Amino acid sequence: MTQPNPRYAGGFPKIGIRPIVDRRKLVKAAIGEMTMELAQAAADLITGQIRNPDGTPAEVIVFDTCISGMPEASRCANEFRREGVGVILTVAAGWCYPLETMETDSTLPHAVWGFNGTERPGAVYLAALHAAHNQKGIPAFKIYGRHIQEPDERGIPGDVREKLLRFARAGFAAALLRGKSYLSIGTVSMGIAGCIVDESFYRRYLGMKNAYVDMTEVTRRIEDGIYDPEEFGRALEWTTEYCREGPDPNDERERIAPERKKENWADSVQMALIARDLMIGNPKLAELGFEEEAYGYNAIASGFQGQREWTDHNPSADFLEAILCSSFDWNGVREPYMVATENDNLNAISMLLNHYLSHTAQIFADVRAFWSPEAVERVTGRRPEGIAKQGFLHLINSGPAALDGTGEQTRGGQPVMKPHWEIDAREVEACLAATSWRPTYMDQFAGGGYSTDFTTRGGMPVTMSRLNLVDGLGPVLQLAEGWTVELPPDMHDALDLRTTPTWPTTWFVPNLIPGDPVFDDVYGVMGNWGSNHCAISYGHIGADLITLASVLRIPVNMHNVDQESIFRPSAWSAFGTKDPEDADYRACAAYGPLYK
Ligand SMILES: C[C@H](O)[C@@H](O)[C@@H](O)C(=O)CO
Ligand SMILES: [Mn+2]
Repeated sequence: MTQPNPRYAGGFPKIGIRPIVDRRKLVKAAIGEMTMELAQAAADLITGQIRNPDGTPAEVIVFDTCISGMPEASRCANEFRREGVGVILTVAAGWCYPLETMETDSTLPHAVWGFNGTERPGAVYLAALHAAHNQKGIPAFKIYGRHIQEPDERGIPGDVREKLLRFARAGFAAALLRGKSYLSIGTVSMGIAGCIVDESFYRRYLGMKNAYVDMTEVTRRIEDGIYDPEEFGRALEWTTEYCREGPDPNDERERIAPERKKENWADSVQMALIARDLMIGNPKLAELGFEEEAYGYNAIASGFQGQREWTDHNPSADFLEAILCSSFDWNGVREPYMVATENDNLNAISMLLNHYLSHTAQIFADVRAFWSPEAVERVTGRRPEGIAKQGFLHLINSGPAALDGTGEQTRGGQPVMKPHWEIDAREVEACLAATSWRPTYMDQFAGGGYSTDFTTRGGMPVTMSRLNLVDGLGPVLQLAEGWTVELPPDMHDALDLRTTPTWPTTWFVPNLIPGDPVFDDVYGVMGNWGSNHCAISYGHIGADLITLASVLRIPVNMHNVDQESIFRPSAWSAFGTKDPEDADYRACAAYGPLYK
């Protein structure tokens, strides 16, 4: 089912592994082979667990010899650079010469695993190497197994495995960002500050570039037929079959005439093709004589302004946003795109960071309301029960809530959102069947178009996140792990119908932490959310997000992840161990952006 996608023309970064051993002849003879075997064991683990965005296994390179000093360290660095290595792991089982063997490219996420076997001073080397990294301002992740292992052991203990994979997922996500673009289609929407593109943030923290296209380019491409007509025909047929038009919420006199609705569907499909082509290019356009338009902008995330200059006159981009953000379309199952409505680029990046860690599609939503139990009782006559008994958040926005967010994919009978390579045709149809495409409200989207109306199934572990820019501080990341909930139908209707019920709703309950300044109360999450938007990923990925944020030198201002799961570079503990949050801020400030 998975279709090859032109968006991967540039290939993917690789993960490089550096075996390190003492060059003294007898020591090298004693543990050189063991070190290579440990490096290979780490490579096998990572290859089996870390995927490229297209679902293929990430490529891991083990340097062909043990690094014992500066010549091999330099040869390894040169080879890894040639191979496009974006993340490195150093493996050692004994002492070596930190200043001679260390990798000094501070832009490469780097972890060091010191085998904990006291026959050789592997842990001593690990500590000395970290001292060198910290003295030189090159933070690295330190992996040291809790329990002593026997020298003939090659298995990777559970605690080492967890840290190796957490580091690999986060480092690889950072590497996937590097050199790619964010594409703004249009400019600021409805006065939302999240639409302002801060190029310095993109270049210095993410290693990304920024591209801009006016929305009139979409009009030009529609009017001049600059899209693949064969694909358009298939897409429109698929859309007609699977995207079921729901009841028009407008008063009779305000409704768009049926023939114009038909045109709106065609426009909506063309907009989706064009937005995708603008993001990643399309070789078919060159075949059709549109060589320049075939290029695209190498964009791994984009935003469409929509409101109001487009939506007051043209069909809204809800279809474009919802279908591209989903893990499937008329071409079958494929990696979801990260497309923000209202051109909120900070939310697009929040979606992207989530996606590169979870590989699932994302739900873009307004953080619309906190419903206290008291308010629910006042409005519906009864209080919420179960995990919603202390209240819940209403997450809802027209547009880029992926249809995966219906929760119609299942694993072991439970609702989930899967990486696209696990989704089957039946699940695609179930997500589509659970979605009603409702004509837009004329008071907000006078140009027409179709919003997705669905309610996320309860019982899914999810993480809501948001990257904010704060003047005087810079980027900060916040997140809340929790669960989707389903409300009794009458309670759902009473609360949903007050809002914009033709939009996709997710009821969310954050995991609470009694006594926590924020997570003691659901209201605290709403009260401390830094923006109108959030990105919701499947899974409790908060610990991975925290590790990724530390790789990018972005402090985390709010989270509900247990302390034991938090994994940051070893240098962070030098900034204080009593208050990890304070240390995080000071370390990020001291090191500054990854790409300076
Ligand atoms: C800006 C939009 O017009 C509003 O409808 C509001 O729902 C938002 O989505 C704001 O983020
Ligand atoms: Mn919004």
